[in-house]
Amino acid sequence: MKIAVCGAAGRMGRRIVALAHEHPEMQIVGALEFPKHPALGNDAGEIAGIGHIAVPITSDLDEILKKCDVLVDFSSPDTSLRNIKAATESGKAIVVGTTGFSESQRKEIEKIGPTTRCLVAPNMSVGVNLLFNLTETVARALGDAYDVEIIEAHHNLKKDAPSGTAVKLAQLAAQALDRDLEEVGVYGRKGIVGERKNHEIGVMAVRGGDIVGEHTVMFVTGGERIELIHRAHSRDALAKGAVRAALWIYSQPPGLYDMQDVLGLKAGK
Ligand SMILES: NC(=O)C1=CN([C@@H]2O[C@H](COP(=O)(O)OP(=O)(O)OC[C@H]3O[C@@H](n4cnc5c(N)ncnc54)[C@H](O)[C@@H]3O)[C@@H](O)[C@H]2O)C=CC1
Ligand SMILES: O=C(O)C1=N[C@H](C(=O)O)C[C@H](O)C1
Repeated sequence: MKIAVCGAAGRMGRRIVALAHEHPEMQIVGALEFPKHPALGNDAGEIAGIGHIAVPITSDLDEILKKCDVLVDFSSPDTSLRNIKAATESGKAIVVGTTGFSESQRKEIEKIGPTTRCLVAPNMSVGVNLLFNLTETVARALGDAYDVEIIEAHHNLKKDAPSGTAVKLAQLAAQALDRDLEEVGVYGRKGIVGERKNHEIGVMAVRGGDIVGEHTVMFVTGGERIELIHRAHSRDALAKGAVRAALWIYSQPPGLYDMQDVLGLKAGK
């Protein structure tokens, strides 16, 4: 299977290049960066720290799409949306890990995504995808008697907040509790905010140093609390998921998928 990586010089892109290169069923045929990126023209393997692989980094999306079976994209929301449109037009499959989409971008993805083989997931790790299910289950079991608070922590170079994973955790808790996240979501607190309202779902973002990615879902009541915690020890937990998703989506019919489909974790499956 021939893959290309968009954001190839980025933190995730470099690990995906390295893991895909090792994979016996994969061949890297393209590496994309934005025009004027300092790594343009350099070898993607050299940039990933795995030595020369004869794949120069380019900004020519059309050329890349001609060569690859699946485009794996960890870049920025605008770029990923553009790439989903281009993959659709060229009939290629696409795996998107980018987070931070606006509501209107998300709606556009929901419209265009199903017309090609498109997988979009805010977190590609097995552990977090299980955490998604656990959060739904625990929220449903505990109901309104427990306050739900979500805390995420990431490195100081992350651009979006809260993390895509935290947003999804909050959506799943809200759904399980029959609440509208638009109404009950509270993102950080400051000043005289008053007592916590019963139905609030709090989402807090911590940024610092080189934290790869940590998510805690707290269910708190008088006298006790449950905490569901996931900590990514390295980006490879996430990059491995992206490589797995690329292999999986190649043989699927057109549709908009997420990582739960790949892992067989969708409810009822
Ligand atoms: N779904 C998941 O499991 C994960 C998702 N992410 C998300 O993936 C995205 C990237 O994360 P990182 O790799 O940490 O960021 P990064 O900033 O290290 O890498 C992004 C790369 O995309 C490149 N890029 C930006 N615009 C581009 C364009 N028009 N064409 C080609 N390349 C372009 C940048 O130059 C950069 O090299 C973020 O949205 C992050 O939240 C990060 C880790 C895991
Ligand atoms: O930017 C990151 O690094 C990460 N982003 C994802 C998110 O926003 O949920 C996933 C992971 O936690 C790392």
